[in-house]
Amino acid sequence: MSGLSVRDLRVVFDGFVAVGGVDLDVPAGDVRFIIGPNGAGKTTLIDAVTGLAKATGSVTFEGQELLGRKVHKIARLGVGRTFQTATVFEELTVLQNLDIAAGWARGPLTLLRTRKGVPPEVEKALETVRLTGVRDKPAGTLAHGQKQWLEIGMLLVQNAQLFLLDEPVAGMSHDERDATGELLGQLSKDHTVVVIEHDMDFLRRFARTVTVMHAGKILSEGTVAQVQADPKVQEVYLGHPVEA
Ligand SMILES: Nc1ncnc2c1ncn2[C@@H]1O[C@H](COP(=O)(O)OP(=O)(O)OP(=O)(O)O)[C@@H](O)[C@H]1O
Repeated sequence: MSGLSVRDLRVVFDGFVAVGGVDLDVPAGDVRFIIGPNGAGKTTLIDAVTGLAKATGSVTFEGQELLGRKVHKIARLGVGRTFQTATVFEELTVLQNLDIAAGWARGPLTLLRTRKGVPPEVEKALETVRLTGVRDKPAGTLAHGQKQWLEIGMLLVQNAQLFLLDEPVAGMSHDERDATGELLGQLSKDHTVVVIEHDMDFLRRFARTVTVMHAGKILSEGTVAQVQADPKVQEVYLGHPVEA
């Protein structure tokens, strides 16, 4: 497994450079946090990787070029993504949401039929995202954190290998954050995880490596301790380097 590799990535909106020549390597099994002030280009970077924003340069995952491919083709190559607001079918149960993601439900009638058992991969995803106990509840009745986990479960049954998570813990309770952090660690055993986050406490506890973006470029990269000690990062966040 070779992970995610981005070379000279550029995204320009009507002359405005949102991502201005980014090189990024996320090795397989990493839990990489991408941070940076508002407007730094973090979401646009992920949009480019997933085919939602037109970009130039190169993005490969497991050696396959992603740029220029359609969104669904990129998803089929194992790239999964969540958004700041969970996109689950609220009226359908947790299990039905997973069925749809896995491609088993071919239409409304399939969903109404009595189930003859749960496929092992769905069972495993339910366990991983801690939703086994609520599998027959409508997704709309889930707690905020559980909806985010259901989205992650949907990516798991789609066989995503790379998880790109956009602010997964925004609005979560303390306990939900802890559970999500543990989930990221568990996912990284056999997946690559990239998280966009503003929550510094969550980052300090669960990031393995950090990339800091600013004004469409990479400002700093390393462990949490390394980027925190970088005067360039302190300048952007505090307006001045931290006194020794
Ligand atoms: N579709 C678009 N058209 C024009 N400009 C855009 C578009 N999408 C993003 N931008 C601009 O590109 C820049 C980067 O936006 P982006 O959302 O990637 O930043 P971000 O780092 O994710 O910020 P935040 O932390 O606030 O989510 C911003 O100045 C934004 O206004």
